[in-house]
Amino acid sequence: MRNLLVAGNWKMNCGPGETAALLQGIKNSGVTIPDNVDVLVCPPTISLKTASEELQEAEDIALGGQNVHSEDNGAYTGEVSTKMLKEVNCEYVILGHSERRQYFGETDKTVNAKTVKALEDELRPVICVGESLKQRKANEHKLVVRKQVEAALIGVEEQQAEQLVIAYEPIWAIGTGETATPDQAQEMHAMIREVLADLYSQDTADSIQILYGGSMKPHNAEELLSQSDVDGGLIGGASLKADSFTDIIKIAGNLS
Ligand SMILES: O=C(CO)COP(=O)(O)O
Repeated sequence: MRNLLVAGNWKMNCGPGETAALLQGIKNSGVTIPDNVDVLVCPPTISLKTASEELQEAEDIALGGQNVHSEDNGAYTGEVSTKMLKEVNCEYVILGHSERRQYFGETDKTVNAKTVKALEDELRPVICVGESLKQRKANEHKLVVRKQVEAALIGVEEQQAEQLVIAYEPIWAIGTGETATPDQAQEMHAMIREVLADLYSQDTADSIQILYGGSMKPHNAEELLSQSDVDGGLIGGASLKADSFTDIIKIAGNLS
C-alpha cells in the first residue's frame, strides 16, 4: 500500500520569520504524523535554511524547494542549484508548476532538463502537470497532460522513476476555490498512471505517488484522497495555516 503524501507548496509566502512561526505552529499543534502519511513542506528558497533548522527534530516532515536550475552552477542570476537545495536538507523539489510555466517561461523542455538533473543529484522531483480551462473545454485535457508527463520524463530510466512524484493540478482549480470533482481527479490520475505504466511497468507506475493539487482544503480533502489513484495532495492556500494543513494530514491518516 502506498503512503499518501501531503505536501505544502507555500509559493511566494513566508520569509524566514513567518516560516519559523508556521513550522512551530505545525509542530505545536500536537499532530502526530501517521505512519502511512508522508509530509512535505516547500517554502520559498530564502526560507529553506530556517525551515531546515526548525525541522531538525521533526524528521517526519520533509523539506523541498519550489524550483531548481538544471546546471550545477554559473552565471544564472537568481537561480539555485540542486547542490544548494541539498545543502539545506531538501529531499524534494517542485518542478514545472503551472505558475512557473505561465509567468517564468518554463517549458516541457526545461522541466525535463530539471527532472533529469534532480534525479541525477538525488532530489525527488514533484513534477506538476495540468490543463487550462480552455483545454478542458476543448476536450484536450487528457492529451495535454499525457504529453506533459511524457515530455518531462524523456531520458528518465525505470530505476530512477521510483523517486518521482507527479502532481496533477488543473490550472482552473488553482487558487480559485474550484476543485476538480473526485471523479475528474480519479480519471486524470488513472490516465497518468497508465502513461507511467506504458513508459516503465505497472509495478513502477503503482509505486509513484500521484498528487492532486487545486483548492484542496480540509472540507474536500477526504473525497479527493479517497480516490484509488489519488495518492496525496499538493496544497497551496490551505498549507499556509497550521490548522488547515494539519487537518488534511489527519484526514489522510484516517484514509490510507
Ligand atoms: O498550486 C497549488 C499547489 O501547487 C494549489 O494551490 P491552491 O491549493 O491554493 O489552489
